[in-house]
Amino acid sequence: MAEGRPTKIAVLISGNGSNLQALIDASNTPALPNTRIVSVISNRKDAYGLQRAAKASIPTERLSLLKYKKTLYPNNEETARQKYDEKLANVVLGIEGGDKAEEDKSGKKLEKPDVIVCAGFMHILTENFLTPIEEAGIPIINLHPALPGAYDGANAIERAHKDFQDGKADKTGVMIHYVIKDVDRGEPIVIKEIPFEPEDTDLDHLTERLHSVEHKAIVEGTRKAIQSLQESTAMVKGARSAIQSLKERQLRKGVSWYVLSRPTLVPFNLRMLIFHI
Ligand SMILES: Nc1nc2c(c(=O)[nH]1)N[C@@H](CN(C=O)c1ccc(C(=O)N[C@@H](CCC(=O)O)C(=O)O)cc1)CN2
Ligand SMILES: NCC(=O)N[C@@H]1O[C@H](COP(=O)([O-])[O-])[C@@H](O)[C@H]1O
Repeated sequence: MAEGRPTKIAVLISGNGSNLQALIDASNTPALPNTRIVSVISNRKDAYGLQRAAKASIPTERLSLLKYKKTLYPNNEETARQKYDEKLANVVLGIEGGDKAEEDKSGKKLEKPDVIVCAGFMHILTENFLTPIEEAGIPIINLHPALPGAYDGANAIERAHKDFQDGKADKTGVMIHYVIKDVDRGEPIVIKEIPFEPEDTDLDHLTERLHSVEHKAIVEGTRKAIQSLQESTAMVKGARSAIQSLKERQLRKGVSWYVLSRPTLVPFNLRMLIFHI
Protein backbone atom coordinates (compact mmCIF):
# COMPACT_ATOMS: atom_id res chain seq x y z
CA MET A 1 0.00 0.00 0.00
CA ALA A 2 1.58 3.28 -1.09
CA GLU A 3 1.66 5.72 1.81
CA GLY A 4 -1.00 8.40 1.71
CA ARG A 5 -3.26 6.95 -0.96
CA PRO A 6 -6.76 5.83 0.09
CA THR A 7 -7.08 2.23 1.26
CA LYS A 8 -9.10 0.26 -1.30
CA ILE A 9 -11.95 -1.84 0.10
CA ALA A 10 -13.87 -4.63 -1.67
CA VAL A 11 -17.19 -5.64 -0.08
CA LEU A 12 -18.82 -9.06 -0.56
CA ILE A 13 -22.60 -9.20 -0.06
CA SER A 14 -25.59 -11.47 -0.62
CA GLY A 15 -28.60 -9.39 0.38
CA ASN A 16 -30.07 -6.08 1.56
CA GLY A 17 -26.66 -4.41 2.07
CA SER A 18 -27.48 -2.36 5.18
CA ASN A 19 -23.96 -3.10 6.47
CA LEU A 20 -22.53 -2.15 3.07
CA GLN A 21 -24.49 1.10 3.39
CA ALA A 22 -22.89 1.71 6.80
CA LEU A 23 -19.46 1.33 5.15
CA ILE A 24 -20.44 3.61 2.24
CA ASP A 25 -21.70 6.29 4.66
CA ALA A 26 -18.56 6.02 6.83
CA SER A 27 -16.03 5.93 3.98
CA ASN A 28 -13.66 8.90 4.06
CA THR A 29 -15.04 10.18 7.36
CA PRO A 30 -13.13 10.07 10.69
CA ALA A 31 -14.85 6.72 11.31
CA LEU A 32 -13.16 5.22 8.25
CA PRO A 33 -10.55 7.78 7.11
CA ASN A 34 -8.81 7.83 3.72
CA THR A 35 -10.71 4.87 2.27
CA ARG A 36 -12.40 4.09 -1.01
CA ILE A 37 -14.83 1.22 -1.63
CA VAL A 38 -13.57 0.09 -5.04
CA SER A 39 -15.98 -2.80 -5.62
CA VAL A 40 -19.08 -4.61 -4.38
CA ILE A 41 -19.48 -8.25 -5.39
CA SER A 42 -22.61 -10.32 -4.76
CA ASN A 43 -23.26 -14.05 -5.12
CA ARG A 44 -26.93 -13.20 -5.64
CA LYS A 45 -28.17 -11.27 -8.68
CA ASP A 46 -31.13 -9.77 -6.82
CA ALA A 47 -29.16 -8.44 -3.85
CA TYR A 48 -30.46 -4.94 -3.03
CA GLY A 49 -26.94 -4.08 -1.91
CA LEU A 50 -25.97 -3.97 -5.60
CA GLN A 51 -28.42 -1.08 -6.06
CA ARG A 52 -26.96 0.67 -3.01
CA ALA A 53 -23.49 0.37 -4.57
CA ALA A 54 -24.68 1.64 -7.95
CA LYS A 55 -26.30 4.69 -6.27
CA ALA A 56 -22.92 5.39 -4.66
CA SER A 57 -21.18 4.98 -8.07
CA ILE A 58 -19.25 1.95 -6.80
CA PRO A 59 -18.38 -0.69 -9.45
CA THR A 60 -20.29 -3.93 -8.92
CA GLU A 61 -20.01 -7.52 -10.04
CA ARG A 62 -22.01 -10.66 -9.58
CA LEU A 63 -21.06 -14.33 -9.58
CA SER A 64 -23.72 -17.03 -9.29
CA LEU A 65 -22.81 -20.35 -7.69
CA LEU A 66 -25.95 -21.87 -9.18
CA LYS A 67 -24.47 -21.68 -12.72
CA TYR A 68 -21.48 -23.70 -11.52
CA LYS A 69 -23.63 -26.25 -9.65
CA LYS A 70 -26.37 -26.71 -12.28
CA THR A 71 -24.66 -26.02 -15.59
CA LEU A 72 -20.86 -26.10 -15.50
CA TYR A 73 -20.29 -28.95 -13.01
CA PRO A 74 -23.75 -30.56 -12.53
CA ASN A 75 -22.43 -33.87 -11.22
CA ASN A 76 -19.86 -32.65 -8.71
CA GLU A 77 -20.82 -30.03 -6.13
CA GLU A 78 -17.33 -29.95 -4.61
CA THR A 79 -15.70 -29.19 -7.96
CA ALA A 80 -18.41 -26.61 -8.65
CA ARG A 81 -17.61 -24.82 -5.38
CA GLN A 82 -13.84 -25.02 -5.96
CA LYS A 83 -14.07 -23.66 -9.50
CA TYR A 84 -16.52 -20.99 -8.34
CA ASP A 85 -14.13 -19.85 -5.62
CA GLU A 86 -11.19 -19.73 -8.02
CA LYS A 87 -13.22 -17.50 -10.32
CA LEU A 88 -14.48 -15.38 -7.40
CA ALA A 89 -10.89 -14.72 -6.33
CA ASN A 90 -9.97 -13.65 -9.88
CA VAL A 91 -13.00 -11.37 -10.06
CA VAL A 92 -12.21 -9.71 -6.71
CA LEU A 93 -8.52 -9.34 -7.67
CA GLY A 94 -9.47 -7.72 -10.98
CA ILE A 95 -7.96 -10.55 -13.05
CA GLU A 96 -11.27 -11.54 -14.68
CA GLY A 97 -14.74 -10.07 -15.07
CA GLY A 98 -17.75 -11.74 -13.47
CA ASP A 99 -21.29 -12.54 -14.64
CA LYS A 100 -22.09 -8.85 -15.15
CA ALA A 101 -19.10 -8.25 -17.42
CA GLU A 102 -19.99 -11.45 -19.30
CA GLU A 103 -23.64 -10.49 -19.75
CA ASP A 104 -22.96 -6.91 -20.88
CA LYS A 105 -19.91 -8.03 -22.89
CA SER A 106 -17.97 -5.12 -21.38
CA GLY A 107 -14.95 -7.17 -20.32
CA LYS A 108 -14.74 -4.79 -17.36
CA LYS A 109 -12.57 -5.84 -14.45
CA LEU A 110 -12.64 -4.59 -10.87
CA GLU A 111 -9.86 -2.74 -9.06
CA LYS A 112 -7.62 -4.90 -6.82
CA PRO A 113 -8.41 -4.11 -3.16
CA ASP A 114 -6.19 -3.77 -0.10
CA VAL A 115 -8.81 -5.35 2.18
CA ILE A 116 -11.94 -7.48 1.67
CA VAL A 117 -15.03 -7.15 3.91
CA CYS A 118 -17.71 -9.88 4.00
CA ALA A 119 -20.89 -7.94 4.86
CA GLY A 120 -23.65 -10.53 4.98
CA PHE A 121 -21.90 -12.69 2.38
CA MET A 122 -23.71 -16.00 2.67
CA HIS A 123 -21.16 -18.28 1.05
CA ILE A 124 -18.60 -20.47 2.76
CA LEU A 125 -15.22 -19.66 1.19
CA THR A 126 -12.88 -22.56 0.36
CA GLU A 127 -9.11 -22.48 0.11
CA ASN A 128 -9.51 -21.97 -3.63
CA PHE A 129 -10.49 -18.42 -2.72
CA LEU A 130 -8.61 -17.94 0.55
CA THR A 131 -5.18 -19.01 -0.74
CA PRO A 132 -4.84 -16.64 -3.75
CA ILE A 133 -6.18 -13.78 -1.64
CA GLU A 134 -3.68 -14.55 1.15
CA GLU A 135 -0.87 -14.78 -1.42
CA ALA A 136 -1.91 -11.32 -2.63
CA GLY A 137 -1.45 -10.08 0.96
CA ILE A 138 -5.10 -9.06 1.28
CA PRO A 139 -6.82 -9.57 4.65
CA ILE A 140 -10.44 -10.73 4.67
CA ILE A 141 -12.78 -9.79 7.51
CA ASN A 142 -16.35 -10.86 8.24
CA LEU A 143 -19.35 -9.61 10.17
CA HIS A 144 -20.97 -12.34 12.26
CA PRO A 145 -24.07 -11.72 14.39
CA ALA A 146 -22.87 -13.79 17.35
CA LEU A 147 -20.12 -14.00 19.96
CA PRO A 148 -16.90 -15.91 19.28
CA GLY A 149 -17.55 -19.67 19.28
CA ALA A 150 -21.34 -19.26 19.49
CA TYR A 151 -23.74 -19.98 16.65
CA ASP A 152 -21.09 -20.42 13.93
CA GLY A 153 -22.54 -20.40 10.44
CA ALA A 154 -25.83 -19.23 9.01
CA ASN A 155 -29.01 -18.27 10.91
CA ALA A 156 -27.08 -17.22 14.02
CA ILE A 157 -29.69 -14.67 15.11
CA GLU A 158 -32.52 -17.19 14.89
CA ARG A 159 -30.55 -19.76 16.90
CA ALA A 160 -29.67 -17.23 19.59
CA HIS A 161 -33.32 -16.18 19.75
CA LYS A 162 -34.43 -19.80 20.28
CA ASP A 163 -31.87 -20.30 23.07
CA PHE A 164 -33.14 -17.10 24.73
CA GLN A 165 -36.73 -18.34 24.54
CA ASP A 166 -35.68 -21.74 25.91
CA GLY A 167 -33.90 -20.03 28.81
CA LYS A 168 -30.53 -21.39 27.65
CA ALA A 169 -28.77 -18.05 27.01
CA ASP A 170 -28.84 -14.58 28.60
CA LYS A 171 -26.82 -12.77 25.93
CA THR A 172 -25.67 -12.85 22.33
CA GLY A 173 -23.58 -10.38 20.35
CA VAL A 174 -21.88 -9.27 17.17
CA MET A 175 -18.29 -9.73 16.11
CA ILE A 176 -16.00 -8.76 13.30
CA HIS A 177 -13.31 -11.36 12.71
CA TYR A 178 -10.62 -12.33 10.27
CA VAL A 179 -11.77 -14.96 7.79
CA ILE A 180 -9.99 -18.34 7.86
CA LYS A 181 -11.02 -21.73 6.51
CA ASP A 182 -12.87 -22.65 9.70
CA VAL A 183 -16.11 -20.72 9.46
CA ASP A 184 -16.45 -17.88 11.99
CA ARG A 185 -13.38 -19.10 13.91
CA GLY A 186 -10.92 -16.44 12.73
CA GLU A 187 -9.29 -14.02 15.21
CA PRO A 188 -11.86 -11.51 16.46
CA ILE A 189 -11.21 -7.81 15.78
CA VAL A 190 -14.33 -6.35 17.43
CA ILE A 191 -16.67 -8.09 19.91
CA LYS A 192 -19.94 -6.47 21.06
CA GLU A 193 -21.89 -8.34 23.76
CA ILE A 194 -25.66 -7.83 23.72
CA PRO A 195 -27.60 -8.99 26.80
CA PHE A 196 -31.13 -10.13 25.95
CA GLU A 197 -34.04 -7.85 26.86
CA PRO A 198 -37.58 -9.07 27.64
CA GLU A 199 -38.78 -7.60 24.33
CA ASP A 200 -36.33 -9.90 22.50
CA THR A 201 -38.89 -12.67 22.67
CA ASP A 202 -39.97 -10.95 19.47
CA LEU A 203 -37.41 -12.02 16.81
CA ASP A 204 -37.81 -8.81 14.82
CA HIS A 205 -37.02 -6.74 17.92
CA LEU A 206 -33.84 -8.73 18.57
CA THR A 207 -32.85 -8.60 14.88
CA GLU A 208 -33.25 -4.81 14.77
CA ARG A 209 -31.13 -4.43 17.92
CA LEU A 210 -28.40 -6.63 16.45
CA HIS A 211 -28.43 -4.84 13.08
CA SER A 212 -27.92 -1.43 14.70
CA VAL A 213 -24.91 -2.84 16.57
CA GLU A 214 -23.64 -4.50 13.37
CA HIS A 215 -23.62 -1.21 11.48
CA LYS A 216 -21.26 0.37 14.01
CA ALA A 217 -19.17 -2.78 14.49
CA ILE A 218 -18.46 -3.29 10.80
CA VAL A 219 -17.10 0.25 10.45
CA GLU A 220 -14.99 -0.10 13.62
CA GLY A 221 -13.74 -3.52 12.56
CA THR A 222 -12.82 -2.36 9.06
CA ARG A 223 -10.96 0.65 10.48
CA LYS A 224 -9.01 -1.58 12.89
CA ALA A 225 -8.16 -4.11 10.16
CA ILE A 226 -6.85 -1.28 7.96
CA GLN A 227 -4.79 0.12 10.86
CA SER A 228 -3.25 -3.33 11.45
CA LEU A 229 -2.53 -3.71 7.74
CA GLN A 230 -0.82 -0.30 7.63
CA GLU A 231 1.24 -1.14 10.73
CA SER A 232 2.39 -4.48 9.31
CA THR A 233 3.15 -2.87 5.94
CA ALA A 234 5.25 -0.20 7.70
CA MET A 235 7.09 -2.88 9.71
CA VAL A 236 7.96 -4.84 6.56
CA LYS A 237 9.13 -1.62 4.90
CA GLY A 238 11.29 -0.76 7.91
CA ALA A 239 12.82 -4.23 7.99
CA ARG A 240 13.63 -4.08 4.26
CA SER A 241 15.29 -0.69 4.73
CA ALA A 242 17.38 -1.95 7.67
CA ILE A 243 18.51 -4.99 5.68
CA GLN A 244 19.41 -2.79 2.70
CA SER A 245 21.55 -0.41 4.78
CA LEU A 246 23.24 -3.40 6.48
CA LYS A 247 24.09 -4.82 3.04
CA GLU A 248 25.50 -1.45 1.94
CA ARG A 249 27.62 -1.19 5.10
CA GLN A 250 28.95 -4.71 4.62
CA LEU A 251 29.69 -3.91 0.99
CA ARG A 252 31.58 -0.77 1.97
CA LYS A 253 33.53 -2.73 4.62
CA GLY A 254 34.25 -5.41 2.07
CA VAL A 255 35.61 -2.79 -0.34
CA SER A 256 37.61 -1.27 2.54
CA TRP A 257 39.24 -4.57 3.44
CA TYR A 258 40.01 -5.29 -0.21
CA VAL A 259 41.72 -1.93 -0.64
CA LEU A 260 43.55 -2.22 2.71
CA SER A 261 44.83 -5.66 1.79
CA ARG A 262 46.47 -4.11 -1.35
CA PRO A 263 48.44 -1.07 -0.03
CA THR A 264 49.78 -0.32 -3.49
CA LEU A 265 46.24 0.59 -4.48
CA VAL A 266 45.79 3.52 -2.07
CA PRO A 267 48.15 5.76 0.02
CA PHE A 268 48.26 4.96 3.78
CA ASN A 269 46.36 8.00 5.06
CA LEU A 270 43.47 7.39 2.63
CA ARG A 271 43.41 3.74 3.64
CA MET A 272 42.88 4.72 7.29
CA LEU A 273 39.99 7.01 6.21
CA ILE A 274 38.29 4.17 4.28
CA PHE A 275 38.74 1.82 7.28
CA HIS A 276 36.57 4.10 9.38
CA ILE A 277 33.66 4.21 6.88
N1 LIG B 1 -14.15 -20.04 5.05
C1 LIG B 1 -14.98 -19.09 5.54
N2 LIG B 1 -15.97 -18.62 4.77
C2 LIG B 1 -16.82 -17.68 5.28
C3 LIG B 1 -16.69 -17.22 6.59
C4 LIG B 1 -15.61 -17.73 7.38
O1 LIG B 1 -15.41 -17.32 8.55
N3 LIG B 1 -14.77 -18.65 6.81
N4 LIG B 1 -17.63 -16.31 7.12
C5 LIG B 1 -18.88 -16.35 6.34
C6 LIG B 1 -20.06 -15.58 6.74
N5 LIG B 1 -20.92 -16.50 7.48
C7 LIG B 1 -21.07 -16.20 8.80
O2 LIG B 1 -20.62 -15.15 9.28
C8 LIG B 1 -21.56 -17.62 6.88
C9 LIG B 1 -22.23 -17.45 5.68
C10 LIG B 1 -22.87 -18.54 5.07
C11 LIG B 1 -22.83 -19.79 5.65
C12 LIG B 1 -23.48 -20.95 4.98
O3 LIG B 1 -23.80 -21.96 5.57
N6 LIG B 1 -23.67 -20.78 3.65
C13 LIG B 1 -24.24 -21.88 2.83
C14 LIG B 1 -25.28 -21.30 1.86
C15 LIG B 1 -26.34 -20.58 2.67
C16 LIG B 1 -27.25 -19.77 1.75
O4 LIG B 1 -26.95 -19.70 0.54
O5 LIG B 1 -28.21 -19.19 2.29
C17 LIG B 1 -23.12 -22.46 1.97
O6 LIG B 1 -22.15 -21.70 1.65
O7 LIG B 1 -23.28 -23.61 1.59
C18 LIG B 1 -22.16 -19.96 6.86
C19 LIG B 1 -21.51 -18.88 7.47
C20 LIG B 1 -18.57 -16.05 4.91
N7 LIG B 1 -17.80 -17.17 4.47
N1 LIG C 1 -23.05 -15.31 8.88
C1 LIG C 1 -23.18 -14.00 8.35
C2 LIG C 1 -24.54 -13.45 8.64
O1 LIG C 1 -25.42 -14.16 9.04
N2 LIG C 1 -24.70 -12.16 8.39
C3 LIG C 1 -25.99 -11.55 8.56
O2 LIG C 1 -26.36 -11.09 7.29
C4 LIG C 1 -27.00 -9.83 7.46
C5 LIG C 1 -26.69 -9.00 6.26
O3 LIG C 1 -27.47 -7.85 6.31
P1 LIG C 1 -27.21 -6.72 5.22
O4 LIG C 1 -27.20 -7.38 3.87
O5 LIG C 1 -28.35 -5.78 5.44
O6 LIG C 1 -25.88 -6.11 5.54
C6 LIG C 1 -26.44 -9.21 8.71
O7 LIG C 1 -27.42 -8.55 9.39
C7 LIG C 1 -25.91 -10.38 9.50
O8 LIG C 1 -26.72 -10.63 10.62
